Amino acid sequence: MIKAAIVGATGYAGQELVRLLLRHPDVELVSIGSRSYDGQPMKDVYPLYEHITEDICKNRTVEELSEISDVIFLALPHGVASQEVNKDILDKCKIIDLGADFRLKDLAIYKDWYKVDHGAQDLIEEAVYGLCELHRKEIKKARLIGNPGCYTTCSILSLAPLVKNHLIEENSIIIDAKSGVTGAGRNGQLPYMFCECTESVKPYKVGAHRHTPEIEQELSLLGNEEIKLIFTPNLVPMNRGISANCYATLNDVGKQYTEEDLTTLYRDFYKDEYFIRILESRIPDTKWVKGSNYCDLAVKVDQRTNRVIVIGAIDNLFKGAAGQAIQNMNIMFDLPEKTGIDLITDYPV
Ligand SMILES: NC(=O)C1=CN([C@@H]2O[C@H](COP(=O)(O)OP(=O)(O)OC[C@H]3O[C@@H](n4cnc5c(N)ncnc54)[C@H](OP(=O)(O)O)[C@@H]3O)[C@@H](O)[C@H]2O)C=CC1
Ligand SMILES: CC(=O)N[C@@H](CCC(=O)OP(=O)(O)O)C(=O)O
Repeated sequence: MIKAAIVGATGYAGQELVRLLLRHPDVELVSIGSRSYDGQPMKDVYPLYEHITEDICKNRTVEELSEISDVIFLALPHGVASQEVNKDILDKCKIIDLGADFRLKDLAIYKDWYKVDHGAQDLIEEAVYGLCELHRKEIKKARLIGNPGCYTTCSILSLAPLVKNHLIEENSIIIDAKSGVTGAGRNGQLPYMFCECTESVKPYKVGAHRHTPEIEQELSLLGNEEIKLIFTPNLVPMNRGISANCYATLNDVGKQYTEEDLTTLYRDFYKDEYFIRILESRIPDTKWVKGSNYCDLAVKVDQRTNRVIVIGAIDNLFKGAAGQAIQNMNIMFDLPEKTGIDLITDYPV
């Protein structure tokens, strides 16, 4: 059994990890980490664990956990993980960080967008960007994973086949994405309270969201050219889900592809990917990926404007956080990739 620990286990992403890891057939959950609920049973924090686990939340350091764990999941606010992880710890166990500290390869970009100092600069090169469908080979050998952001997972998977095949004008990408409110975490801030965010769709951090450089980094790597894009996030009054509408101008090569050709190209690109579903007769809808690790994608061509529109949908807490983190763990420990995360959505919910 793989001994797994979670730090930040009572936040939304951490709780999703607890829920999934308790049912993972190859995992023993050795620590449910929390500072604010230290000493309290997890079932008192989240009553869904009544009769499921008697485990008590404990405030343990990453250093302490590295002595008893094969893998530690960090579900902490950005800036915290890099203060906790070091080379000695990585000699003892693997780390999967759900936050942003180990995603960006350029320290200046990290500082610029996150406004904090990075506490483990010597680990940035070693860290692997854990987007499983694109970095599986490196993930297999990795000791430290920067698990991708929720908006970024959906956006990169939506655009990767076009960028890799050089079918669009590289600086024409516009992503308009929507997130459920759990994307903001369980921190009780005013804008995320029911009366503040219900009955409204709210664009925020327009032209300034920190997932922009993460998407640019990965698409630039994939296309082997520098890509700059526009990313606009929107808060929508639902619990879970990311929907990304991605627009780009087809270049001279791309223009020769019909919608059918592009759908076939997407099918080929993701042909071995269990968790990617390319849709033909409908448009992805967050409802059908909720509570699952699936990413649904559809490609449309607007011939009048010569633009391609790719629509993606994922569950922010599942494929966008905990599910993908476990997918990474499965790859790192040579387990079948879907172990413990092969769920389909509840319906109706
Ligand atoms: N929510 C989402 O959809 C997604 C989240 N992520 C990332 O995952 C991480 C966790 O997000 P999420 O679960 O939403 O956030 P939450 O705010 O819900 O949870 C974060 C948890 O971290 C702990 N924590 C807070 N501050 C500190 C600190 N200074 N030191 C140690 N522990 C701290 C808290 O628990 P306690 O105080 O009890 O220890 C808290 O419950 C973030 O980096 C987020 O960006 C990534 C993708 C999607
Ligand atoms: C709705 C909402 O507020 N979403 C969060 C997404 C944060 C998140 O998940 O952060 P990382 O993916 O970078 O870890 C935001 O826009 O800041």
